[in-house]
Amino acid sequence: MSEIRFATHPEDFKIYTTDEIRERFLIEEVFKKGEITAVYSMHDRMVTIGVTPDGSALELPAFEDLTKSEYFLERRELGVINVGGTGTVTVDGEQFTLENRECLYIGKGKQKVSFDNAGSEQALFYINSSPAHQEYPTRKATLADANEVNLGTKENCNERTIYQFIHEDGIQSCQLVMGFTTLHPGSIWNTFPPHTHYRRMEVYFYFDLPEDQLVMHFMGDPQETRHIAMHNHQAVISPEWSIHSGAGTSAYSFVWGMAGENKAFTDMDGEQLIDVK
Ligand SMILES: O=C[C@H](O)[C@@H](O)CC(=O)C(=O)O
Ligand SMILES: [Zn+2]
Repeated sequence: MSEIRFATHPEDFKIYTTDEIRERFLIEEVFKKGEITAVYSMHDRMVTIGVTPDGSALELPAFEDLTKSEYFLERRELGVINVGGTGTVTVDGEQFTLENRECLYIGKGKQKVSFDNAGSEQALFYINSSPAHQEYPTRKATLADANEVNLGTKENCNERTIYQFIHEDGIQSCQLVMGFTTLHPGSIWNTFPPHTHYRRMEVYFYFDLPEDQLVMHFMGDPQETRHIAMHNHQAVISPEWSIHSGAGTSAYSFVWGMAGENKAFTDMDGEQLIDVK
């Protein structure tokens, strides 16, 4: 199953209803048992994919109707993070085992990519993919390989650890920057104070959020914010002009993936809380 989402102008966004905001930006069902789902966003042509193998390996299709390519990575690169049980990813015959919260980067030019479970627990492969014009080596990263950044304070309820996998000083890529963030117990605010980065769009994917809890995800121009109520295993597209931030009813984690004209993680326009509307 694949779907296309067109790009949105911030002025148009001002009059969107709750339903319109959800239709344009929310990816409600990333994981479908036995299936591969894909959403192609026209914001920097980022594709968000969920792979949920069930009994047999699933091979990544070209999504020919969207990519007009013979195989998915003909002009693309991807990052995959496993948010489920142990799984395997096979890239042109080479097999990689991904434990929970491990990452694999697969460069442009790899033709056959398949995913499977490797234990009794369901593997859940979350993927972001962006256009690529150069081949970079396929590389795996464990949690120990990630660059750890600790942000926030207990007093502000935003104590969290950022794990950077694919970034300027880590796994090399053309455009893709990817990792995940975990909120510490008792902390619920992510990416607050919020920021925008006109050079890159971003997708957030919430996981390890208890099924009956929710994250109020905030988006929009910093002076024109809206919210989307989000549940576990849902993703949200953040245009370059939008903040991307959330407050949960419990601690949670989220994968962030960015694409655009630079990979400078610190190239952000931060917003003062006093100015947010
Ligand atoms: O541009 C960077 C991204 O929005 C995230 O990496 C920020 C984040 O995970 C956080 O502050 O918790
Ligand atoms: Zn950001």
